[in-house]
Amino acid sequence: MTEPIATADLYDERGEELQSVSLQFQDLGAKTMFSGPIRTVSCFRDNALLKQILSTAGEGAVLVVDGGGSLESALVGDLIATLGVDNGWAGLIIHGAIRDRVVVGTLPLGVKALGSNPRKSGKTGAGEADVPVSFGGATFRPGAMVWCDEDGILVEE
Ligand SMILES: O=C([O-])CC(=O)C(=O)O
Repeated sequence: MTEPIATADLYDERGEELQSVSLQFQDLGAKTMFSGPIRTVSCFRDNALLKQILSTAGEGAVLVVDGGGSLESALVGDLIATLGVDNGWAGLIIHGAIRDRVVVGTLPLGVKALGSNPRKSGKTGAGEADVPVSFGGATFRPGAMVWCDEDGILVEE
């Protein structure tokens, strides 16, 4: 585990050595300051793969889900987010939408997402895991560190 540090303080220490995400995510979990090594999923309106990954031990990692920015359906709801809590994930960064935001807001998990939509996503398992994904001007590589708080998201190159 790394020491909790505010992203603004971390930026002051390390500056442009870190990538800073310009997209304005919402903080939808009860934990707003979270960090850890990156795991990734790339999927489009289908959440079976990310559900499968959150069912395995997270060991403090942050799952970065590139849903292509789609707000047409939710990639995570309270049940999937609870899997993340129960299996030791530090948090989720969803380039897409969630649902059940009232319950998700009570869970001890970092959850950054673009917004919410009550519509479910598909369950075919389409997508890729542990590949580099890019959005908001940053590239998230599996194994690199990410730091999140209310100010934003900093990512190791
Ligand atoms: O099953 C889904 O697609 C998402 C959901 O509602 C949950 O995680 O509770």
